[in-house]
Amino acid sequence: MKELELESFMHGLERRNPGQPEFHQAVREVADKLIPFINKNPKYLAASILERMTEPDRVISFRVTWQDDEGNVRVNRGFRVQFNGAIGPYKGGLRFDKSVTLGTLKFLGFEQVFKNSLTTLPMGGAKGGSDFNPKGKSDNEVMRFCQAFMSELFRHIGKDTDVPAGDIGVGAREVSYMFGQYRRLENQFTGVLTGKGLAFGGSNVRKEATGYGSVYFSREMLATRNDSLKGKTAIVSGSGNVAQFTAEKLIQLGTKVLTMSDRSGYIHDPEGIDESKLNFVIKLKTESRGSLEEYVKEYPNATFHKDETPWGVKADLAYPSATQNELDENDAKKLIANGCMLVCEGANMPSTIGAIKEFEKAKILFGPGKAANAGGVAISGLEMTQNSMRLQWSFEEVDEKLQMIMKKIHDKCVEYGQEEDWIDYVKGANIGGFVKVADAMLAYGVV
Ligand SMILES: NC(=O)C1=CN([C@@H]2O[C@H](COP(=O)(O)OP(=O)(O)OC[C@H]3O[C@@H](n4cnc5c(N)ncnc54)[C@H](O)[C@@H]3O)[C@@H](O)[C@H]2O)C=CC1
Ligand SMILES: O=C(O)CCC(=O)C(=O)O
Repeated sequence: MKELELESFMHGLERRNPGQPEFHQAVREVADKLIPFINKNPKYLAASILERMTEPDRVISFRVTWQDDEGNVRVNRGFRVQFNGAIGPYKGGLRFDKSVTLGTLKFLGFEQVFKNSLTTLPMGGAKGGSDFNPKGKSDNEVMRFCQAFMSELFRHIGKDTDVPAGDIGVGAREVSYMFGQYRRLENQFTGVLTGKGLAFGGSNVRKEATGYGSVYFSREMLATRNDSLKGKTAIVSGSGNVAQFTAEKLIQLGTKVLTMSDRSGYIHDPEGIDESKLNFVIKLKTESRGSLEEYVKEYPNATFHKDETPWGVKADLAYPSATQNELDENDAKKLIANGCMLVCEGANMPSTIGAIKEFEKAKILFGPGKAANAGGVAISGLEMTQNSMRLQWSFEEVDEKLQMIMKKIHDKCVEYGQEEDWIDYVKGANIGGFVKVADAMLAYGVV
């Protein structure tokens, strides 16, 4: 049987998916670690599992027509990429951002398949969204867009088929508008979206889960070197949902958070962002939706660095939690030169392949997003469970389950990623996520 070879596999994938560089990057990162494993396990090779897993089950593309406050008719493009449903209903967020293309959502859907498998819960992988830009839109415009988006999406989703949630540009407000529209169209109150409000089927801890989970994962990584979070300094990027609750948990566990960022630049607060300063950021981002520059007007000992990223700040730990490819090879070199011992990805694919190679060379602790940020979708899975049972667990109960799940994900990464003198978490997460999905596909035969 002919073995797989990375470059020729990638050549075929790039030829079949032109103009989708983020998708190529996500597949390359996985294939690099998986191909040697597949070549040693001919059952996967013979069934062309990697070729099948890199082709989405289904891609849905649709027009979204809505009216702005001036009465102009506006048109956006909506997508849902149902990537792989072998181990459960499709599950994954929706992104509303002007940068969204089919290639972005294919990279995110592909990552989601491995991530959801790692959670140990029965969820397939999907992602969706639109090139709609929520920036500067009124509440009413966002509502009309969400209703128009759901007016097509509703026919492709369902509690046992596909369960979307939030991502960049889609938070509690947008999920609520979409859930309201789904309920109106289908006349059904079911767990068809997660991240819902607590009053209408949401789960405790879903809002916090990605950020908290990322910190819990980093705690497990540090424990492998008999170390802990207490007394450390940290760089956090982003100031949205994931960054906010990464910072909150770090503060609670005794880490000094030095930075946060947004598209306009980053803030550096050498005294540390404490709970009350963080509450200022949360209000700024979720209510007035303003720029982080406002922070330095309120706290003048901090500095604002326009159009810059925070990776040059000296710190023990780094939590990239904004967006893909926000941390490149040069940034990685700066972090390492400054003595950074751990990088934990709250965002999806925030580190370029060049940056990951630097982390691997330096053998620092590096937690890839598909493992480290899986806490969000894990609690979404538990929201689905609670919806099916028609009950709601307490904050403490869900938080305890989240900690357990993050520990299990860490264990899985160690199982497949343990090398002689370090843990290759990228390899561990890729193989650990792959095996369950691949075995299910083998069991189904040729489908
Ligand atoms: N919300 C969730 O539960 C999960 C989110 N993620 C990932 O975490 C990351 C952040 O997502 P959320 O916090 O949910 O979104 P959000 O919309 O709440 O926040 C996004 C943050 O990233 C910043 N940002 C976005 N694009 C940027 C760019 N091009 N350059 C610089 N900064 C940029 C924004 O200013 C904002 O601070 C994304 O990569 C997302 O895919 C991963 C797992 C779950
Ligand atoms: O909660 C979910 O279903 C999706 C979370 C998500 O989009 C992600 O893990 O990237």
